[in-house]
Amino acid sequence: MNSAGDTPVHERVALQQLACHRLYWPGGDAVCVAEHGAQVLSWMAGGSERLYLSPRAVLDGSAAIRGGIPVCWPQFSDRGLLPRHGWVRQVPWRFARAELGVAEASLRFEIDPAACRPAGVDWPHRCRLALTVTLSSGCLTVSLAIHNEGPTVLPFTGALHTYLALDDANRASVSGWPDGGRGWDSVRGTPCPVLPALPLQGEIDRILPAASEGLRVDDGPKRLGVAQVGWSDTVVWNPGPDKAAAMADLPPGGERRLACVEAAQALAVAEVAPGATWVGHQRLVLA
Ligand SMILES: O=P(O)(O)OC[C@H]1O[C@@H](O)[C@H](O)[C@@H](O)[C@@H]1O
Repeated sequence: MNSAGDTPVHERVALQQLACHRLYWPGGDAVCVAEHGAQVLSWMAGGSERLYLSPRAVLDGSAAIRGGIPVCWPQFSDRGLLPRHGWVRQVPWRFARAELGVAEASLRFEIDPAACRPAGVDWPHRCRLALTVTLSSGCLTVSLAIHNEGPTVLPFTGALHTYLALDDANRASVSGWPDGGRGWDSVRGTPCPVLPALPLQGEIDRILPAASEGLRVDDGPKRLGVAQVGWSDTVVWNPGPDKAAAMADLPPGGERRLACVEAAQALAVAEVAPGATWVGHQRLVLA
């Protein structure tokens, strides 16, 4: 917890070859965000790290970073013709500003996705993205704003692809969905029932409806609340042991230390009208 009276600090730091921004209360909560992908890499709250960052993550700016909170946009996964999970997670964003309040502090990053799209990608849209990362005692909020500056409707899917750090995925679960409803099981490629609680053991890849009352992740005695606004879906992903073993940027057993609980726009394409701004956020709270 942050001591009353202390003011938050913003500093620029380097993590290997990545330019990063650290926001912290002396002796209290802290967040670290890379300019590459505007990706949150670390969130320290209540004395421990709450996000998983793979010890084998590529941290030289040449690839997507395995861990933290990648911003996947303008396409979720392989659900379209654009590069997998879009491209804004693979490029540097512009640091815009830090705001340091007494109880809350934030970092804002911006990008023009058309200007940094990969060669050969046909994407005829003009827009601005802003990612705001807000830290307060025991709480991290990541908010994506998409402003359509073009003359036509801007369609997108995407996700805040949050990697939560777990002590043991085999004993962890995520719960909070109302009973009933249908989701999509991407491992089997079939619809699946939405259960109130989902064990995080083994391979999981599900697109589930956003839970209006929020979700709770239980990891032994550790608990985290996960809420989202704006995004229509929640994706729960863990590669499981076989797929994890084939991933060069995960260490052996890494899949037991993580679970992705993503605020996503996956099944339905969202549309931003010309001149309009879409905003969606995910909030993580110590519970
Ligand atoms: O390896 P990537 O591109 O970061 O994707 C990781 C995973 O991201 C999840 O969001 C998808 O549901 C999975 O299907 C995918 O495997």
